[in-house]
Amino acid sequence: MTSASLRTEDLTIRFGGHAAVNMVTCAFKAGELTVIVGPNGAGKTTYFNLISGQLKPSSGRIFKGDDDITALSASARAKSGIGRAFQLTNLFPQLSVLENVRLAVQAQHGLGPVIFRSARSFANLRDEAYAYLEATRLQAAAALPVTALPHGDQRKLEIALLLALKPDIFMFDEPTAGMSVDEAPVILELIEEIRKDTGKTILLVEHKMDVVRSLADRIIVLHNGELVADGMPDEVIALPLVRDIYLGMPAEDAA
Ligand SMILES: Nc1ncnc2c1ncn2[C@@H]1O[C@H](COP(=O)(O)OP(=O)(O)OP(=O)(O)O)[C@@H](O)[C@H]1O
Repeated sequence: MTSASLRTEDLTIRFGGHAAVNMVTCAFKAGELTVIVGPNGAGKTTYFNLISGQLKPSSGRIFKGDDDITALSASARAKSGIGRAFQLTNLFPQLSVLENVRLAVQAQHGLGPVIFRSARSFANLRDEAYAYLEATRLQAAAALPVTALPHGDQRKLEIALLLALKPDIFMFDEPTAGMSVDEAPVILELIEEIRKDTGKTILLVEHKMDVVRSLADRIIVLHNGELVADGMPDEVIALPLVRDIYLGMPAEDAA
């Protein structure tokens, strides 16, 4: 069997008596973009929190490649290459957008916040950081303090910081939520770019069916914490169960 880049085995978490994620066994391959869908409260975000290490499972295991990472902290998982959009609470609010990304690049290169650093290496770090701002179309905001960013730009910054981590597994939780119709395509194109790299694995939680259709190589469906469908987009979208689940969605999103 080819080794999956990420795998969960009987993954379960209970809050009180309620299993928010229930015995989810699923493997994700490099080069594949999997969209995770399901109605509100299905367990999608909780599944992400278990994979990225924000939550510890009640039972079950998580593997990255052949390594059991179930016991690793969230930061150890990030270092191992599991990248989830940074929480903006980790930022330095008084510093500019560019400086924040530069610090993330510096950390990724294994350089601490050292005061004395050659001008040349500093310029290299800044250039790399600026490239991530270009990729997310945030150049115009480079000099602004992060606290001054409107919501859409904050979401882009989360993704610029994720790029700085250079993960091999990318996790996006509704990356275009709250973005304007002008802003969302930039992020979707960027995800397309990442997907072209066959070494990368992408997991995407998404509600918008047009986005799901255009990006997914594969769709998995969570419902009441359980994995209820897994397959090619057309097959999964056609399943009566999935149509039932999505009946409550806005008309333009329904399959
Ligand atoms: N920390 C927690 N304590 C108690 N219950 C929780 C906790 N986190 C999640 N839950 C519950 O677990 C279930 C799954 O929630 P989750 O947020 O993962 O769903 P979701 O599929 O991401 O939904 P949405 O699409 O609305 O974001 C819900 O019933 C939720 O109330």
